[in-house]
Amino acid sequence: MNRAAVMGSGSFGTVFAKVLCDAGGEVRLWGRRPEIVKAINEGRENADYLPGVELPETMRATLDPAEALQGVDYVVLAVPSQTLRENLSAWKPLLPESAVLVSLMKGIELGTCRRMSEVIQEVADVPQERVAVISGPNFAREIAARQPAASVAACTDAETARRLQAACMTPYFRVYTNTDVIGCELGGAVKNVIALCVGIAAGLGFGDSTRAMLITRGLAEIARLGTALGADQHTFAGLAGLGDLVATCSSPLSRNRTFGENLGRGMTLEQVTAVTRQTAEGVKSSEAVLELARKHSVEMPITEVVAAVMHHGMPISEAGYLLMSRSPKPERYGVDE
Ligand SMILES: NC(=O)C1=CN([C@@H]2O[C@H](COP(=O)(O)OP(=O)(O)OC[C@H]3O[C@@H](n4cnc5c(N)ncnc54)[C@H](O)[C@@H]3O)[C@@H](O)[C@H]2O)C=CC1
Ligand SMILES: O=C(CO)COP(=O)(O)O
Repeated sequence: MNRAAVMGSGSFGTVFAKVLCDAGGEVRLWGRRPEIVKAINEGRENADYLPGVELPETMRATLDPAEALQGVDYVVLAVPSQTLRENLSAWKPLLPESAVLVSLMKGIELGTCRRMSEVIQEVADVPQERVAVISGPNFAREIAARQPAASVAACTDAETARRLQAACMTPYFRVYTNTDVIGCELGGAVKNVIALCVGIAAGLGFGDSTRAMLITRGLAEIARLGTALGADQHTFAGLAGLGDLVATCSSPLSRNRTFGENLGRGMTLEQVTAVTRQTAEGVKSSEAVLELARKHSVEMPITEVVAAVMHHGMPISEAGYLLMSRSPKPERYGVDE
């Protein structure tokens, strides 16, 4: 039986812990709020993040990272991307020597422009073969309801990816493997930025034609950045690319899309931030993605306007004008562009 620690008891951390239990694992879930840990252990529910979802007996929540991490095969990281470095630094002395570290996070670190697997490798000081990523179109509430869904387990070491696949495959959660960690992580992080833009467009009252344009051109810019960073272009046609992009840009469950929609409807950035209780990774990551693009001389027009709206006070009317008044171009996709 696999033993796993899931570090972070927000919506996706809790759901992925449930998936691991349903796949036959024994799981300890670390949380930082005593009332959530108590409610999971005594009431088998994380009412704050997943009301009404019964959590398995094989999941035990704890406030103590040492108790969570002791003797596990997998350390699954599910905290906000911008706090990972600080969290993992504190947990480093407690990490079991041969455990595989798994990222569920879909963000890029501000300041360093590092992907989450890079932050993990650097902070935990482990080789890349011991770092894996789970990424795909997976809304916490839908997976919690055991709706059929799929995801990707990515690791540069194919055998590690295959073992992780086996550890989290269930009758309702189908997992594929990929050795393209860069592509899977970029797909997950940049789709949040595109979803912010799609949300703004929806809030302004624009329909499916606008959404399809942003999804398609968004995918082109994700693929351009990805290939410049060494990803395999094919990854972006998969679950961690197009799959997650379409899901996030289409669903009212997406925090990023909803954040954008509230802006499009006329709320200020401060008002939207105040009503957004959960992590909308694209807001902060947009700036880091843009910096990464500039470092590699990659054009990312949608990311550029999203970062300008989120971080530099650009009005959304100006963002729309800038996107639509770009110079005429032939349509190309990805590496040839
Ligand atoms: N919710 C979803 O459907 C999916 C989310 N993800 C990704 O998983 C990651 C986590 O997302 P969620 O669990 O949904 O977010 P969430 O907002 O529901 O939960 C975040 C968790 O991190 C904790 N946290 C906040 N600040 C912290 C800090 N300074 N130190 C330690 N813990 C802190 C919160 O207490 C909470 O338990 C994100 O990167 C997200 O993009 C990936 C796939 C699906
Ligand atoms: O990553 C997700 C779905 O795959 C969740 O998206 P949001 O963070 O926008 O809610």
